[in-house]
Amino acid sequence: MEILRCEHLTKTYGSGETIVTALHEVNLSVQRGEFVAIMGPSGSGKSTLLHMLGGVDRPTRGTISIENQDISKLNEEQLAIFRRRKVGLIYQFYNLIPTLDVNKNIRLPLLLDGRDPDDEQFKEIIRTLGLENRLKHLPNQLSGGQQQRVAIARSLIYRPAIILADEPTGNLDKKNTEETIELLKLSNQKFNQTVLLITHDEKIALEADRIIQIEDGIIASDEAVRK
Ligand SMILES: Nc1ncnc2c1ncn2[C@@H]1O[C@H](COP(=O)(O)OP(=O)(O)OP(=O)(O)O)[C@@H](O)[C@H]1O
Repeated sequence: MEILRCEHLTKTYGSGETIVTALHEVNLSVQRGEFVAIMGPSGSGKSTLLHMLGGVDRPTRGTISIENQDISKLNEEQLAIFRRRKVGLIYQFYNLIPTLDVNKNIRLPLLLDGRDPDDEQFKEIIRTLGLENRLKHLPNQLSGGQQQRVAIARSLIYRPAIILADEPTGNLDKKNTEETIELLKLSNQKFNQTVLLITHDEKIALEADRIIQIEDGIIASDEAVRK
């Protein structure tokens, strides 16, 4: 089942002589449960693509549908709700709230929505991510790898349609990098979670089902990974 489709997706920044075309007429379709790696040189448009798909920024032209909802037509308020419910954004820096403990950080997206997490689901995610003994800790009492696991848990808790991860291991050592990628793979396999992951690391990209290469704002190649 198709979970994401974008057509003629174009993003320009600036105007006149300083105009930059970050994405040019990108067409893309992703099926539910796919794990897609996005690679490409610095400045090729990878983060711009993720920001458009996550409703963080708006395209200049083109359409984006997530679960058959055309997000280019949403107003600001609808877009904020879309971001909160449908996408899980994971960045290199974990963006946790420093004054809230792990438990509250993970529950925050649901609390903002006036919802409570399903107890069983919460426990399963905490167990899977190995955070049982860290729930009362503040983010600054955790290692980088643990903080990234909290950020992943915070995304998984509301079962987003898509996890969008922008170099989530860029700030981690080898061991924590491997663990974080394993956890994203596990959430992909265990919860059929669709994941789009930007990485510069070919070894990480080869863990995905499919690798998309972006160059100069276009999709230069899009290939399945042979396992
Ligand atoms: N807010 C902005 N204003 C103007 N230009 C921008 C803005 N954001 C990105 N760009 C430009 O758009 C192009 C694509 O940037 P983008 O951040 O998407 O690249 P990237 O592939 O993610 O790069 P990196 O691997 O270095 O993170 C670049 O030329 C960049 O300078």
